[in-house]
Amino acid sequence: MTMTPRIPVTVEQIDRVVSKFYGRVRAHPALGLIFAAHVADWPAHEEKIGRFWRNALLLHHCYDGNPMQIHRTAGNVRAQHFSVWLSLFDSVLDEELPPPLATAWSSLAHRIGRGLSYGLPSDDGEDEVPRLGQA
Ligand code: HEM
Repeated sequence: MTMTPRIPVTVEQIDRVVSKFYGRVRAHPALGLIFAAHVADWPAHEEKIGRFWRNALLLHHCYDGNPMQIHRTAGNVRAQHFSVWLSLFDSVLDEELPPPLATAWSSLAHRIGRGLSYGLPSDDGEDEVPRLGQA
């Protein structure tokens, strides 16, 4: 049974966005270093992220990882990295896709990013989760 896509991009468009985006990530002074500490096999990483987005956008059941857990245990992923990540991602979407698709995919990415960044540590040493009961 073929599911109606959530956002009607093609698999080729997803692959192009993923490949261009991680090219920018590798070249970025801050994000590049963070990823370099974890990712040695970039084709394998991009293949996995391609499946993550096919799952999210086209509802293909081809990814069952746990990005929340992966980011938490990475040790160097912080809440404030998400705005940088998302602005790089938005520029690639704008370059690669017609505006309605870029806008729709961008808002989904921002929604997912809000969820994933919640509870990650930030550079001031505080967790995003408020510590109740402390002065
Ligand atoms: C909306 C934003 C983001 C999405 C959708 C996303 C998604 C993902 C996914 C699906 C994975 C693969 C998890 C797995 O192995 O199954 C991953 C891995 C990773 N992400 Fe993100 N991510 C986002 C933001 C970020 C940010 C802001 C950083 C830090 C700069 C980051 C750093 C990493 C790293 C280093 C890995 C590789 C971990 C490893 O393989 O050991 N991600 N991400």
